[in-house]
Amino acid sequence: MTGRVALPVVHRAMVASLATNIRQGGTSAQCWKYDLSQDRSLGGSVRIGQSQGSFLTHRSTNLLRPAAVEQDDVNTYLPKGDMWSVHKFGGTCMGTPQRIQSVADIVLSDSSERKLVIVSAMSKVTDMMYNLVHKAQSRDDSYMIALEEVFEKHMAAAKDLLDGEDLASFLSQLHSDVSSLRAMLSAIYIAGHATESFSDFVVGHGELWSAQMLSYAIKKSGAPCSWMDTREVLVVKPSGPNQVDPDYLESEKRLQKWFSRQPAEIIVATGFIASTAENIPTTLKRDGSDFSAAIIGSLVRARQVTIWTDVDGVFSADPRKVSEAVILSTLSYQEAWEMSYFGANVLHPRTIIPVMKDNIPIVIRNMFNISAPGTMICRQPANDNGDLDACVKSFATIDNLALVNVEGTGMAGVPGTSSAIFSVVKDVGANVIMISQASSEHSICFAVPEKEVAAVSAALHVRFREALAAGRLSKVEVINGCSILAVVGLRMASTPGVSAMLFDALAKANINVRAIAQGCSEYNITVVLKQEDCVRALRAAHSRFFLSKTTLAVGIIGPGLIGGTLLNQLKDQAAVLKENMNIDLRVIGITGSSTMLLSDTGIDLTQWKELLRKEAEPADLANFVRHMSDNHVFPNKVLVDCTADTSVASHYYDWLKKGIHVITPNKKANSGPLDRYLKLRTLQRASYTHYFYEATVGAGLPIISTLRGLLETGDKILRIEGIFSGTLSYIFNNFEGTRTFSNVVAEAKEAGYTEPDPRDDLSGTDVARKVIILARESGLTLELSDIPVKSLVPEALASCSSADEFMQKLPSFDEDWAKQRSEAEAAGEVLRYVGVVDAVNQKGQVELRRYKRDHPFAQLSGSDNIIAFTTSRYKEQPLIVRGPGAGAEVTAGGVFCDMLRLASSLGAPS
Ligand SMILES: NC(=O)C1=CN([C@@H]2O[C@H](COP(=O)(O)OP(=O)(O)OC[C@H]3O[C@@H](n4cnc5c(N)ncnc54)[C@H](O)[C@@H]3O)[C@@H](O)[C@H]2O)C=CC1
Ligand SMILES: N[C@@H](CC=O)C(=O)O
Ligand code: NA
Repeated sequence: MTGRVALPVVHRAMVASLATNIRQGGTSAQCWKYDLSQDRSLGGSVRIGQSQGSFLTHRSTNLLRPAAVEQDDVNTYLPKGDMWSVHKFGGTCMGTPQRIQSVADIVLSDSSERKLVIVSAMSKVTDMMYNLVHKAQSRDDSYMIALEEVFEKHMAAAKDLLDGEDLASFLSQLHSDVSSLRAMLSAIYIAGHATESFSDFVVGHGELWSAQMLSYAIKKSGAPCSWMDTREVLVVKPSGPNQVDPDYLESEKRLQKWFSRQPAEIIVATGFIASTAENIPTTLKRDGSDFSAAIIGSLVRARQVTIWTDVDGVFSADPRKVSEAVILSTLSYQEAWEMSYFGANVLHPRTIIPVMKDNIPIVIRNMFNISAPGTMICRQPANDNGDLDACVKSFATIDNLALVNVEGTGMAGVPGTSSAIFSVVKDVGANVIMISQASSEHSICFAVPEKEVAAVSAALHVRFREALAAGRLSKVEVINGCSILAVVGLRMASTPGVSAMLFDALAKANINVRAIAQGCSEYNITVVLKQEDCVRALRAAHSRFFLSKTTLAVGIIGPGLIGGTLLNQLKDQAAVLKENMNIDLRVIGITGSSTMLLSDTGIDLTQWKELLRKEAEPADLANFVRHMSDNHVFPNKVLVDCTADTSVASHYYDWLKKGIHVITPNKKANSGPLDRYLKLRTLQRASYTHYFYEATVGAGLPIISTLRGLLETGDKILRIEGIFSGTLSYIFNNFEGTRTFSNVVAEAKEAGYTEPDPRDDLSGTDVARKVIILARESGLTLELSDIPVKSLVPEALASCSSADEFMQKLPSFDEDWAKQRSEAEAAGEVLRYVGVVDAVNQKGQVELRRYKRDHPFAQLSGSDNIIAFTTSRYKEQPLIVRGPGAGAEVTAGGVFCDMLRLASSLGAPS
């Protein structure tokens, strides 16, 4: 005989044994019975039970259900309103005896006249109870050991928390309950099946025990406290799969009656469990304890329901994804509702319904940090200050979605198309997350979970086969790998500019938006984007509205003199930037030519050199760039090329295309082939990705920015002329007859003014590159080869295989140089190496000239550059920029300035 066939017998035996068990220890309070005939899941074939007499203590947790409330007149009085404060403590808060004691202390410290405290089972207990049922119905007899563990856990907790009579009384109840459970589980084991109500009955014991323990703990302090088995009071009816609705009228009646019997000032009630109108034990399903608290709060018209948990309140975004997420002080009911839909760990939307109808605020607080005020969810948040950013409250994301796009001219003006589409979706049981249709009606798109999209697409193709064949529909397209970013805020409805701010932030983070939806209620704007962009989008949008840091992930290529100095400057200035300007610069990668160092969150710059030596991996530029672009934590990324390498510069176009900004002191890209340069600048102008290169001319001096300022304000460049080489400036400023020419070149190299190979300076190529950069910036279309250059490298040394060899051989030409210098001196002149952009005649020039001693170019010192702009506005007197134009600190400073310029373009305060 199978267990299922023997079911009625099993139940009969089981209930009889329980009745005996309960009768033995019972006192009288209330009549309980279990009516199997009413349990529809059992088929209703058996009727067993006690209906006469009162043989149970009301505290008995047992197989039997509370009898229907007697209709006799009870002199009931349940005070309602402001005197009630409702608290709910979840499993984590009830996790240990010490925590239960802290819960008692929190409850006692609330000065409200009356307190109703809803508790969950101790943490993990609900799972343990479900596991008991699961084991028993799977015929796994280890359920007995598992039940013993449940018993031990509660006994140990009680022994820690209670003593004397209270302890004895709790333990006797626990024993009795556990033997009832043993009988119930044994029946389930034999039957190989548990009905939902049997399962709910077993599982609800966790709450019964935690509520009793807490009430004893509160009573210890002398405060009058009763505990309530909410199955006696809360009546619910099923309203869908895994969903119930409260019966407020019946529950209120039962609560009145309960209270008339036990009008204590403090009531500790079980969360999660309830009963049906037929008095069958049930549960409030997922997040049931919060729901219990909200329903009971509504029944007593509480002044506030406080949900105690282990976080400080509701965050503006998932703090695991957005480290600057903040705790919100208030939220409207609707905002909380929207956020919980989008997966924010706030409250289940149904928890809000009971309190919302009576305008009862819910406060979410951290039991482990009671100094935190928490988040209040109420009708109209009080702290709206009219700011744009205050009307956006929070950001949430949903991953693993697919967009379905149904498109075709045959849709416009044809009633019933969307109805046909969505009935197909309904028929395959897919859940539509968002819908968007432009008013042209030529396409409609909607998002569904990715795992459901194949079925949706197949069904749509079948349903619209004819329309597709006839061309009325052009396509049913699926776009996989999507996510939703939702922006939630009640006041978005009445505030212009909110969506502009959102989309501006997304554009600046180079994020492509696939679809958009905003309902008329405007509680949320939903944006569909590529899943890989989602966290970056979240961070970009969050920082835009919460005015938190503009975070910039930085990759440094070439940690040589300039790159290394830049890293040190970043190290010294990072905290100040964070504090004063809300700019968070994180170096997440450093690569030299042989090794590279990568980090997902930021390299410790106090020891970058050491880390690069010890923890680096072999350099690989492609992997380095992948590391940058694969990082989805930071919304904005920049590669800083501090090499002098042409091949590194050849990648800028691709990087910009990937949405990575580029900053560089390397002149190779802008002075390389003209077509490449033009392609780069065109891309830069057409995209939101930035390319800054101030330090390519005059190092940190504001040369490029000055030129841009002139051009963008409509000035016309006639001529740019100057000393553009720090190295050559230094050499001729210091070559005054006291040291040899080669000595002075060595000094310039030592001082860090020269290019990695000083021949680039002496050959005039470096100056020619700068002339080209300024010429192109001014609109001239010149190639490097168009510039006549006077090289200072003796022909015999041009072919030296290395910079070192060149430096070693240079002294043999010192005499020639000494001669040239003396000749100039004799004429009252000095040697100066100058570059010229002749915008009028569209040409450039680089040469060694002699200037009179009183000429401004003769007055320079150190590595000074001097650049004179002759323009339509500055015609008589040129605009002159002068100062050190080479050297580690000033050049790195110029690169750093570009980084801040970038941050400011991305929204950082200026
Ligand atoms: N020194 C100065 O005063 C100024 C320099 N600049 C420019 O700054 C750049 C850097 O100059 P310095 O720091 O003086 O040179 P450097 O020789 O000290 O540093 C260059 C670094 O780049 C590394 N490197 C070379 N090729 C690489 C590659 N393919 N991948 C990764 N790393 C690579 C080298 O190993 C070295 O560490 C140059 O483009 C230079 O024209 C611009 C203005 C002034
Ligand atoms: N080597 C260059 C450095 C700046 O571009 C110079 O000397 O000017
Ligand atoms: Na500059």
